[in-house]
Order: sequence, then C-alpha cells, then structure tokens
Amino acid sequence: MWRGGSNTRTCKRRFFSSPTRSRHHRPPYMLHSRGSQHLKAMAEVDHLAAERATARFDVEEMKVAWAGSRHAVHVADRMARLVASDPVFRKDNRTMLSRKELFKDTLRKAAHAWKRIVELRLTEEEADLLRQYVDQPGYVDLHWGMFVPAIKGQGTEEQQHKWLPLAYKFQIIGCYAQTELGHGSNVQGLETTATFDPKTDEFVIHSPTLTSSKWWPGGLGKASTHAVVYARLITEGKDYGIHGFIVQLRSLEDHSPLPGVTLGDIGGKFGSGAYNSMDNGVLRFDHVRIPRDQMLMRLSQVTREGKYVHSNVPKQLLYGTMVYVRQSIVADASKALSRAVCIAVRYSAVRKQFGSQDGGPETQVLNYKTQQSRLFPLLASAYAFRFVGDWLNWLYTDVTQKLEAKDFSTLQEAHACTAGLKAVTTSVTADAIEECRKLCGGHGYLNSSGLPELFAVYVPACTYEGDNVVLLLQLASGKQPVGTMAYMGKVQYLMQCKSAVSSAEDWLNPDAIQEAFEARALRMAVNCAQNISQAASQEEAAGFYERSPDLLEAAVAHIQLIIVTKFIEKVHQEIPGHGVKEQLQALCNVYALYILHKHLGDFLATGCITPRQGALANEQLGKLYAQVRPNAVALVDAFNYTDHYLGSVLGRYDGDVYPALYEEAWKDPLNETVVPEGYHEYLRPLIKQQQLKLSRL
Ligand SMILES: CCCCCCCC/C=C\CCCCCCCCCCCCCC(=O)SCCNC(=O)CCNC(=O)[C@H](O)C(C)(C)COP(=O)(O)OP(=O)(O)OC[C@H]1O[C@@H](n2cnc3c(N)ncnc32)[C@H](O)[C@@H]1OP(=O)(O)O
Ligand SMILES: Cc1cc2nc3c(=O)[nH]c(=O)nc-3n(C[C@H](O)[C@H](O)[C@H](O)COP(=O)(O)OP(=O)(O)OC[C@H]3O[C@@H](n4cnc5c(N)ncnc54)[C@H](O)[C@@H]3O)c2cc1C
Repeated sequence: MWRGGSNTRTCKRRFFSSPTRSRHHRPPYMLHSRGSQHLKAMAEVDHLAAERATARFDVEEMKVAWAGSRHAVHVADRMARLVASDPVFRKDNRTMLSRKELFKDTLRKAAHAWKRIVELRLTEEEADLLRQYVDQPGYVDLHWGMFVPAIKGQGTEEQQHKWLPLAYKFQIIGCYAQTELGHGSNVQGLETTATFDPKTDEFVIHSPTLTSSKWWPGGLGKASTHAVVYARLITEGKDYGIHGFIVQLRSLEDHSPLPGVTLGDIGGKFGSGAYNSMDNGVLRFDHVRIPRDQMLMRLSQVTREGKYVHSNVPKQLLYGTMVYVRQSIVADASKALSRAVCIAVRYSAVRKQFGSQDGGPETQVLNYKTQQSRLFPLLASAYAFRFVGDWLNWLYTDVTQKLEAKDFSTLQEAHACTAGLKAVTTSVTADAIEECRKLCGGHGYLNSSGLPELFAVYVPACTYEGDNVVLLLQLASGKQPVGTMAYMGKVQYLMQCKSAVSSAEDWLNPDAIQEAFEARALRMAVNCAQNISQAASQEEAAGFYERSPDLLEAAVAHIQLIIVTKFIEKVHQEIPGHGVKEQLQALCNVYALYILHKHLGDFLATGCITPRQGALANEQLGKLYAQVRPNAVALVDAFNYTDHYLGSVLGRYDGDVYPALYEEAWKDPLNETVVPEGYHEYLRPLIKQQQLKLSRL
C-alpha cells in the first residue's frame, strides 16, 4: 500500500553524445610523430599491476560481497558491458554539449535504451541496471521512480489496472508534480487546488497564485504527457488537505499542452552537462477539469455526491512515494561515493610527487599519510553506505509487507530511518566527491576527470526528496525505544557507562565501538530533551525551535550509530573468500574510528570517552590506514566499474593517465582551430595597436 515501486536499486544521472571532431586540427606531432607511437605503446602497460599484486584478499569474492550476490555481479557485468560497447551511449563529450543538444541526446539515449530493453527482453532488474549505466538523468527516472510508484502506492486496484499498463509500455510518460514555487519542504503548505464539481463529476485543478505554480518536477518541462499532481482537495466547501491526482498535460497526438495547461522548463542548473539533461519544469493550471476517478483513491475517496471518506489508515501514507525514493537514494549514495573514491584511489597510486633522492623514483601520493587520512575514510564510507543501504532496503520491504497487512507499527521507524539515512549519506557523499576532486590535485578540476560532473549531478541529492536539514529534524519526533531506537531502552546504563578502552588495540573490539556510539547518541538525545524542556517553560514547540541546531547534531549521532551497527553486523556474518572478511573488518573499524575522531567533541562533551581514549582511537586509525594501503587499489577494483561508467581519465583501470589526459585535451572545441575564433576581431587589433604604440616610442 505504502510503496509503489519495485525495490530495484536506482540511480539517476546524465548522458551525452560526441560530436565527431576532425583530427586535422590536431598539431602534426599528435598524428604522426614518435610521440604518438610512444603514447600507444604506453597504453598497453598496466600501471597499477604492482598495486594489484599487493592485495591480500580475493578481489572476485569482494565483488560478490559488494554487489550482494554472484548473480548480481554477473548481471551488472553484462549490463555495464552492453552499455559501454554501444556507440549511442558514448558520454565523453557531454559537458561540451549545449542544453538543447544535451536534452535531445537524453531523449535519444532513453529511446535507444528502451529499444534494447524490448529487443533483448530484459528483466526489470536488468533494465534498471542498464538505465543506471547509461548514466544520464532524464525523464525516465521520474517516470519509473516516482510516477509509477505513486500510482502503485496510492491508486486503487482499478486505477492501477487502468494506468499502469499504459505507463509500463510508455504509451504515456509521467512525472511527480508536488513542489511549487512557494513551497517544497512544507508539503501541507501547497496551494494548487482540486475542487470537486458534483454537477459534472469532475475535479477542477487550478493554480490560484504565482507561488502555486508547480516548479521543479523532473521530466515535466518537455517530456511528460501526464503527472501525478498534488493539490488541496476541496469538496462541499471544505479543504481536506493534500491529495494526489492523475492529470494529462500534453496531447498524445502532437505533444502540445492541453487547454488550460501552461508549462515549460525552469532553466539551466549548476554545472556543465550534469543535471541539465533533465527537464525540470514549471506548470500552471487554469481551471483544468479531470474526471473524479483520476483522484488517487486508495487512501481516501470522494463519492459521486462529493462526500469525503478517509480510509482508516495513517494520513502519512500519502508520503509513501517519497519514502520509497529516499531509500533508493541511500543505495545510490554508495554508488556515487564509490565512483569518486575509485577515481581518487587509482589516480593517487599513479601520481607521484616529491621524495626523489638522487634521481630515484618519486613518492606515490597515495603513500602520503595525509592523503590516506583523507581518502581511506571515504573508501570505508562507500562500503558502510553500501551495507546500510542493503539493510534499509530490507527494512523498507518489511514495512511494506506489514502495511499490506494493515500493520502500521513500523511506519514511523521506517520514515525516520529513510529520512535520516538519506540526509546523512547524501551530505557525506556530496562533500566526499568534492574532497576526491581535491585529492586529485589540478587534474581533478578538469571535466575529463569525471569529478566535476559527478559532483554537479550528485549535489542536488542533498535537497531533492527532502532538504537534509528538514529531514533530520523529522528524527526528533515520536521516538520510542523500538527497532533502531532500542538502545534507548538501556538509558540507565548508557547514561553512566565508562569506556573500558586502555590501549589502541582495544578500539578494534566492536563492543567497545558500539557502546561508545550508543552512549554518545543517547546522551546527546537526552541533553536535547532536557534543554528543550528548560528552554520552553510554556510550550514544547518553542523549545524545539530554540534547540533545533542541537537536535540536528543528535539526529546525526543516531544515524551514524545505525551505520556503524549495520557495518558491524555485516562483518559478523559468514563472508566467503580469502581475506575478504578481514578487509571488511578493517574498513568497518576505519569508518567507526574516523567518525569518532571527527566528532571527538561530542564523545568528550558527553563524557562517553576520555581525551586519552580519543587519542588511542586516533592512534589505531593510523595503524588501520597502513593496513588498508596495500589493498586500496584492489578494494576499489571490487566495485567492478567499467571505464565507460567511471567516465574519468584519472580513474582508468590501467592507470595510463597521462596519455589519456593529453589526448582528451585535444578534443576540446577550442582546439578545433589552431587560431581561435575571435582572433581577427579582438586579439589581432589589440596586439597590433600595442605594437603601433610601442613603435611610436
Ligand atoms: C530506459 C528505460 C528504463 C527502464 C527501467 C525499468 C525499471 C526501473 C525500475 C525502477 C526505477 C527507479 C528509478 C528511481 C530513480 C529515482 C530518481 C529520483 C530523482 C530525484 C527526484 C526528486 C523528486 C522530489 O524531490 S519529489 C518532492 C520531494 N519533497 C519532499 O521530500 C518534501 C519534504 N517534506 C516532507 O516530506 C514533509 O512535508 C515533512 C515530513 C517534512 C513534514 O510533513 P508534515 O508537515 O505533514 O508532517 P509533520 O512534520 O507535522 O509530521 C507529522 C507526523 O507524521 C510523521 N511523518 C512525516 N512524514 C512521514 C512519512 N513519510 N512516513 C511516516 N510518517 C511521517 C512525522 O514524523 C510526524 O510524526 P509524529 O509521531 O511526530 O506525529
Ligand atoms: C534537482 C532537483 C530535482 C527535483 N525534482 C523534483 C520532482 O521531480 N518533483 C517535485 O515535486 N519536486 C522536485 N524537486 C523539489 C525538491 O523536492 C525541493 O526543492 C526540496 O524538497 C526542498 O524544498 P524547498 O525547495 O522548498 O526548500 P526550502 O524548504 O525552501 O529550503 C530552504 C532552506 O530553508 C531551510 N528550512 C526549511 N524548512 C525548515 C525548517 N522547518 N526548519 C529548519 N530549516 C528549514 C532548509 O534547510 C534550507 O536551508 C527537485 C529539486 C531539485 C533541486
């Protein structure tokens, strides 16, 4: 009832095409010289072979641990290769396309992807992987990711029967039109109205103000024929709040907007390429009439007479589509983070700076302790997010099954976990991609590194599907000591316990880590509760408002505890493959001790550990980095990404970075001509003028 979509992992992102570039414009030495042969010869070398040889674990088995099963590795491999070998899915020039070219390219790729899906009779799992590897955000993401789930979750059986077959075959294209110009976070504040007219048995959809214009929905601007529109339901003169309605927007014959519908794209967005492949849109209604049966009526109904009837279910089920997408966003966080980390680790193993004595080899930057201390926690976070994503997917499936049986007991827990994990994993991932760019030095700033576009595509995840701060504040309500809150039942013990750690090695004990994280989260929550009641002698809401910055930090502590706990649980399981469990154990400890070190203030202020124990954690962290170092390249190989999917000259599997960087530069449109356009207009007159002035002196 609550979910709407399949649990297939999802991912959003960009595309691109590659305008053919003439090699004639390359300098002659690039075409025929010894330099070119030299570059070719170098390309046959695996610069990372020595790194791979030092790995102390079975990489193939780690691929299974990462992907979840041997079957998952196999399917992902096939789909990644299918995309990488198809010229339509080329993406090396995406950042150089104009907005119009990029959008058309997105339409072309989506159509081609669909053709391949039908021709090859791909399963839903395979089709979704194909969509991910095509790697270009587009209307299909919202069609499959929100429009279909909204109908599944909120539509009656008849409505599903009518609309889903049309959507499944792309006879209609849908989007999710909730956010307005004036309100996004505050869903209850939306202004669009759906007023029931009993005379005609229709709803009249209307945008009464400028701020009621729908604004942001992906796929709305240019592609969608239909939308699930969220509007205030008004019947018998009474406003019953926000409900979903299926509304046709464009003609199925010529794609023109239907009468009373005004719509378009909201304009260019952050970064080149990136999310600009998506047609986020604006939409206004001028008294548009739809049949009554296009209100999504699973949760509540309006009768032929106009009577409002609400089924005996929590009204928050209306938000089910958002919860579904939030859990898929958590799974996606590990994908985006692991891509960035893969690029930064491989490049750091290739890149050398300083350290040469008497002409000897320079130091790989990956050997610098500072590089390790910035990069390895991100590597560990990628694995941590992967496993917590799997757990959240399980939780989501479980709550969905319970809801089908009218058991709503875990609804609040699922909402809090999806909201909190979405907020923490996306914020960390966005920051981490930027950190990976810095870790790659100057070359990281080039589009060909893949990192600028990855960042630009990823960073709105901190905002869409719920602003991260707004979502974290949701954790502060309705806490009961069940599920992931169960540790709160140990309040008496956790409020006074003292960590027994007395050596750096003691921090390798998962119980020591678990206890410190539980005590910190609990004490921060209790402190907040006390401060709120002190701040608000009159009213709790005032105290909540006053202390909301502290609540945010307490919410983050709770979510970090969940991530650590799920990683520890994962490592306790049977994990096949030589050395795989040991590596995951090390990464789990890196993750936990890194968080402890970074948030040391919380642990000290709440008295969970002493300054000496904090120092021991940091000492152990350094030892763990040394343990990770020889395995680092193999640990990112285990993500099993093709060079096509990574889209980065720095992250190439063979580590042959320099020829690739050099080649890539010549593909820039500026290098199409030796003398730039504008030379005769602006440069030559300037130079000549100055020469003339000088000659007069
Ligand atoms: C090429 C062909 C390919 C073929 C492929 C085929 C296969 C494909 C298969 C799958 C593909 C999937 C693809 C997926 C891709 C997805 C891409 C997505 C891209 C991202 C797009 C982004 C879209 C959007 O952004 S949509 C808009 C999102 N908007 C928001 O998130 C708004 C945020 N605001 C809110 O959520 C709420 O308003 C709120 C929670 C902040 C506040 O709500 P409120 O005012 O109503 O509530 P209160 O704060 O008063 O709370 C009352 C009470 O309710 C509890 N609560 C709140 N929310 C929930 C909930 N969701 N569930 C349960 N309970 C909830 C709250 O805690 C309170 O509880 P109390 O106990 O305290 O009363
Ligand atoms: C790329 C992208 C794609 C999107 N796709 C869709 C889509 O397909 N369909 C759709 O319907 N929407 C979509 N959205 C809209 C998106 O869901 C909203 O932008 C998002 O929910 C944030 O809401 P807002 O813009 O109203 O932010 P605001 O709420 O206005 O946030 C502004 C600031 O106010 C703060 N703030 C707000 N409320 C509080 C509070 N109570 N306490 C403390 N601080 C607060 C926030 O933290 C933030 O710092 C998309 C947005 C983006 C960027």
